[in-house]
Amino acid sequence: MGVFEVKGGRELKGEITPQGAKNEALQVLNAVLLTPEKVTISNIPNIRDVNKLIDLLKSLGVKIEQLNDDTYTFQADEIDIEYLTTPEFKEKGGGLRGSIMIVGPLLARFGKGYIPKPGGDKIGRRRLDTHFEGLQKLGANFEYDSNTNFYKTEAAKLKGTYMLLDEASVTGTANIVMAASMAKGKTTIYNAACEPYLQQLCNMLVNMGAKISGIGSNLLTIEGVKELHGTEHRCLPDMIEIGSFIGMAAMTNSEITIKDVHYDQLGMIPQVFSRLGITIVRRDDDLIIPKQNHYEIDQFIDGSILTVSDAPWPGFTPDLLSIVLVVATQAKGSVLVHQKMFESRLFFVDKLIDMGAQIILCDPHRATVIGLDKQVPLRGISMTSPDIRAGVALLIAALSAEGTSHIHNIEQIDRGYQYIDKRLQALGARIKRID
Ligand SMILES: CC(=O)N[C@H]1[C@@H](OP(=O)(O)OP(=O)(O)OC[C@H]2O[C@@H](n3ccc(=O)[nH]c3=O)[C@H](O)[C@@H]2O)O[C@H](CO)[C@@H](O)[C@@H]1O
Ligand SMILES: C=C(OP(=O)(O)O)C(=O)O
Repeated sequence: MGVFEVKGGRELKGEITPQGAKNEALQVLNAVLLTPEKVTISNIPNIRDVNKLIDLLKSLGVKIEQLNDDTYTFQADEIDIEYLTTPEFKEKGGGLRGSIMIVGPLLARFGKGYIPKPGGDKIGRRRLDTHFEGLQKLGANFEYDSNTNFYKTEAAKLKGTYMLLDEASVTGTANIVMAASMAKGKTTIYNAACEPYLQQLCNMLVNMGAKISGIGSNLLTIEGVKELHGTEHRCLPDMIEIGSFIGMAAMTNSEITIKDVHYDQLGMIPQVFSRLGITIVRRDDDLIIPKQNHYEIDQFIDGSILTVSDAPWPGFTPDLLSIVLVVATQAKGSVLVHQKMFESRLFFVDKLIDMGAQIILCDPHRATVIGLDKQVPLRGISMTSPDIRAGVALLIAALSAEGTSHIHNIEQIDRGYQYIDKRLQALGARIKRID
């Protein structure tokens, strides 16, 4: 397990460009399975989860060429569908969350889609019912082997239908949309997730010849087509990285410019950080976070304590709540962080409490933070990163803290943040990777 050594309390300065979006990349990489023609994707982040998926696609027979640092071509014209029955697939297929989205495209194009229980963050229950209920509505047979945790769907031909999803699942919607694009007839998906990741996937599918309307809403209509074609696609900047950098600038008293953010796709992210009292200046498509010695958490109109909670898009993404929480520890005022979706994502507050933060974990879903208003700095400690976003929240805490911190299990951070140590060093951070 790798470790970051962080010497905190240092002001950062400079510009940082966000990587391509992890969760979008995972969707659009799976979409290359829908066509035998060449697909070029750029702004692919160089991170563990994405690289694992690229490796899995290669094992399935996809021909892959890397054109430069972040751009690849993919051609799925000789897929080895029998790979799905191999022991190697049972091991590799479960190595990340994003691999669940091979199921829809493979089912639509080759009549079967299998997957072992996918990995990803251990942040509470992560059920897959929405995925398989949707695929069954399209006419697929479904089998689950609870001894081996192996999921199987098969169908000679998928048929479009109406469905109301039991929840607006991000990867579930992606799986169903990809399958429905090549089903016979019309599919209507109500209560669809509509994060920018999905909007981007749908736009890419339309460029490949799919007929999708309602993109960006929770009601998608898909007219199935017989075949899809090659295309070129560019991933958006990672909005979770952008939010993380806003929080990092505020916590470390630093002026940081975040370049080329695609502001219009950030939804309420800037608004939520502004409510924590952080000044965010928009210049063209860059965000400037000026140095701030204080930031004060807003209250509701009636004077009651602010609550920040997650919700499906256009609500606030659950993936930034850990960052909101850590940033609030040095604000003036109090906030209730309510993580509604996942039940094990807030336990990392123990480490922040050990660092000197004032937090009450009310229950697994809710934590109240009483900000220290930068009167008392956090203290550097040794800690372990439990999941990707808590890992970065702890890293931000360590950068702001007095003294040295060691963050263990940084593989979690590497799942989603490319060259994070080098990029932070370029801003002046004292961070060292110890393998
Ligand atoms: C690879 C990938 O893209 N991962 C993201 C994706 O995971 P993923 O697609 O796995 O997450 P889902 O959208 O399926 O659901 C996440 C959790 O939220 C719950 N839930 C979901 C929808 C809802 O309306 N109400 C509700 O409570 C689910 O029961 C589940 O526990 O979306 C999550 C929710 O934005 C993000 O945290 C993950 O980073
Ligand atoms: C929870 C996350 O990722 P995954 O779904 O890949 O575990 C995340 O990106 O915050």
